[in-house]
Amino acid sequence: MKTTISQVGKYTDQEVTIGAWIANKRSSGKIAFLQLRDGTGFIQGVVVKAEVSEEVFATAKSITQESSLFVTGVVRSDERAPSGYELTVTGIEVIHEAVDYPITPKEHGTEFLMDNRHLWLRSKRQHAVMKVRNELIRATYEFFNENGFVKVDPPILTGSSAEGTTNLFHTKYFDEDAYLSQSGQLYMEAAAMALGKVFSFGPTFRAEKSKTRRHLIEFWMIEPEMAFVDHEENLQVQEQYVSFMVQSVLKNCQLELKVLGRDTAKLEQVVGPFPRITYDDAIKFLQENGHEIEWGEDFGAPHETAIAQSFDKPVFITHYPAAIKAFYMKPDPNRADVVLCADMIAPEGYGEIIGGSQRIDDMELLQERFQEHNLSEETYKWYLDLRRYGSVPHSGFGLGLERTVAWVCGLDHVRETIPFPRLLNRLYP
Ligand SMILES: NC(=O)C[C@H]([NH3+])C(=O)NS(=O)(=O)OC[C@H]1O[C@@H](n2cnc3c(N)ncnc32)[C@H](O)[C@@H]1O
Ligand SMILES: [Mg+2]
Repeated sequence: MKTTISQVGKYTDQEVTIGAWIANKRSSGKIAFLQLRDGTGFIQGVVVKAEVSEEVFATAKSITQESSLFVTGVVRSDERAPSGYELTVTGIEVIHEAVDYPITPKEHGTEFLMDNRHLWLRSKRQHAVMKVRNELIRATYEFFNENGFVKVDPPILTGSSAEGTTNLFHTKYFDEDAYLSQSGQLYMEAAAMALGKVFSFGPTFRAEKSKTRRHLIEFWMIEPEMAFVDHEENLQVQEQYVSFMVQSVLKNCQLELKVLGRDTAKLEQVVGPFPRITYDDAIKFLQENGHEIEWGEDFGAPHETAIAQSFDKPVFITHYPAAIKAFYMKPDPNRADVVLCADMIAPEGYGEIIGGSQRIDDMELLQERFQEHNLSEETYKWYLDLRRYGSVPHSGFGLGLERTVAWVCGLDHVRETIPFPRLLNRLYP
């Protein structure tokens, strides 16, 4: 019976054949232990010299790390095994011998691992991270489909910028100048006027010369947009979504969280509602706790970490000064110098995972903003049309997938959260 490691539980005490690679192995004169992986999971294959042919035992002793093989054996229940099963090997057919596989089972430096990211992905730890990433994506689609949102795909090649013109990736579109998308938001606003509640999920690009553990050059963002939804309702959708994702990972990725050594008690706290603190109160809190910061300044990572330390779940920081936020954000009707926005700050020092706001829905005010931000009305004529023809209050947000993966997995750096990270000075592999 041919099967996969994730399915062996269906064949307890039966002989199966699995296509696999050797992740690691150890042996003595009488027994060999093969750590097998096949992409769906990991299982130990036990080769007992007295129970197999000389050829099979000789192969088990000599086979090298990351060689590929078909392994046949009897599935045994074993509560000591992480997967709950072990394989008593009866046959081995080598497919391809891997000679001098570079990532040997010892500590390796970060740059070495990054240069070998195409192989490092095979490790148990990276496998666990990619499975959690997958679950966050799966839960995203479940949450938004269950809540009446329509998936809409904004363009990657675009002629406009949503998040300022200082970190655009320029490219040519035949004879025209174009940019790689920083955010699909503006297009999602157009989609929301057509479909009510929409969400996107795709790559976005920021030519930021930031070499930090939170910044990627190419990262994936989920960008919901909702017509007839105001600032507070926007926050409620965000906390429901993030809570749903985290609880889905707790439900479906216990094995992976164990591999990562993640303290799941901290994730169990992540249920709505989330606390809210205004920018004003956050500034007061920071000043009272020794931080040199003045009203009007943006928060850096240390500030976000200090604020989040007062909470055991994500916290919204709301109502930032208009002057340090994007042109499209709607001013607070009661205070023109702050806007109806919020950043969601993850606990445990993981920082901002969501940026969102209610959008300006007034034509004249948006035109004023274009003037203030030196944005060409011609380029954004289509965006202004959304305020010209049946404008409505609307809100949305962008969740950074990789920063969310880092937080949920408890990882120090976003480089482990994406299959092939694009960082400052890293375009290989
Ligand atoms: N539809 C919207 O309202 C989204 C809005 N236009 C937007 O792009 N907001 S954001 O710039 O805060 O980015 C949103 C999130 O995108 C993530 N982000 C933002 N920049 C990065 C970089 N460089 N690397 C990794 N992740 C990043 C981070 O979690 C931010 O909170
Ligand atoms: Mg932001």
